[in-house]
Amino acid sequence: MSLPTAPFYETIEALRQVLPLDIPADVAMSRFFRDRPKLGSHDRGFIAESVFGVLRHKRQLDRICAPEATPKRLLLAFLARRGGLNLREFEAVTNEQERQWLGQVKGFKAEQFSLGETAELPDWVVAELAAAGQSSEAILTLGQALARPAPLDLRVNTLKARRDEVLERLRQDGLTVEPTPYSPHGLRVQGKPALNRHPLFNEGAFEVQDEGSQLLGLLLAPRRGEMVADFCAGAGGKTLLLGMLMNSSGRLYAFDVSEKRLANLKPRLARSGLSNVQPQRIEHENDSRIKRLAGKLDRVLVDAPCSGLGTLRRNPDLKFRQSVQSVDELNQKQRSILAAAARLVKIGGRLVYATCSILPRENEAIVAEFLASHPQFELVPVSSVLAEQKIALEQDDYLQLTPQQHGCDGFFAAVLTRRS
Ligand SMILES: C[S@@+](CC[C@H](N)C(=O)[O-])C[C@H]1O[C@@H](n2cnc3c(N)ncnc32)[C@H](O)[C@@H]1O
Repeated sequence: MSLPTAPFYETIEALRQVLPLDIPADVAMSRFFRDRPKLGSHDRGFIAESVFGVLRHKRQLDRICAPEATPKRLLLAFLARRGGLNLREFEAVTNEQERQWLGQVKGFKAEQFSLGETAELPDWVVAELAAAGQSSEAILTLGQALARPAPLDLRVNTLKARRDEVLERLRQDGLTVEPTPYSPHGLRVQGKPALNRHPLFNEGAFEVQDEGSQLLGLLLAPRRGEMVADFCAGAGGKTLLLGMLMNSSGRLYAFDVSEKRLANLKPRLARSGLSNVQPQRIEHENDSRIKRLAGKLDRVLVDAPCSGLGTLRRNPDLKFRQSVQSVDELNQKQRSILAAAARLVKIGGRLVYATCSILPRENEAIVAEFLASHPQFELVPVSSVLAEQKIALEQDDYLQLTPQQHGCDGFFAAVLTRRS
């Protein structure tokens, strides 16, 4: 069977729009599909999977296609090596010369790749992980796990439904669903079903949220009636979980500098049924509007802006959109936001610093520096917090989640307590 021509050429056009990498790939793809409302779901699936597949394997594909990594050659090489197609299937979309080249592409040996290419990670990331003591084998395993597509994780809103009820209902709808291994509120769905039109979603019985992200919220462990802040709330993935853990009582401030992200929180809040959340846009982390809360909050979560390299399964383009310099800038923000958020915590209160990064300098290094300059705070081993929460997950001082070990995105978190 020959490769269907129309979706093949549409994919090349999609790659032309995505590959400049000047905007996030998912934004570029939404625009691409919006401009082509007549595309059928099968073709849309082929195009999206091929574009994201090229991004996931772009380091190796660039090397194979050098010196001419055009969208067409990248796509051909991806389909030949990853799509399991034989040369005859390319007849309708290639000439004789291209098919000869594809023969060489298929024969390209894995030993010819560098560590960064085999791991599908930028060389600067490999260098940072190696400098932090990770072996080549560990870097390879991590990179390859981050290059695989992610499943769809949901968080059940226990204010509206029980996890087993939602599980049963989704199974009745023909979906393959399992409870997540660590989060007591999570479900893992295979494939990519469009659940945002599901009646249970509209009723607020579940939200889409990676299990790792759920665990970060569980580390903050807010209680009913407390005063809590989600300092970098964004569109509220963790806010909604925290509000649920508080049983919609007390007060939960959702701060963020981005009006747009906070606006995306609004419909989610409406579905969730929570009434304890107060979203507030702030100008920056030292905004005078938050100063009045100094020393008053029981718990503060800092889900810091970061490189996002732990989420490469979902956002493979991020590895080409981040750099040593962008992480330098993020490091400055992370230090400053953590210091500002810490001022809100009362004596005896809890502060959680979290990222979805795999880089030690966005994680342990920020926490170590903070502790050195804030002797009033001390580290609470994550192992003890998990034990209190009855979550059977082995960790040491920090929460360090990786796709290869835990099946979720890469996350980091540290729990701190203010003792004086
Ligand atoms: C990792 S994202 C948060 C994701 C969100 N917590 C969730 O679970 O969906 C980091 C957020 O920090 C916000 N941010 C950046 N600079 C900030 C600042 N100075 N103060 C507060 N939030 C900030 C960004 O707008 C972004 O929404």
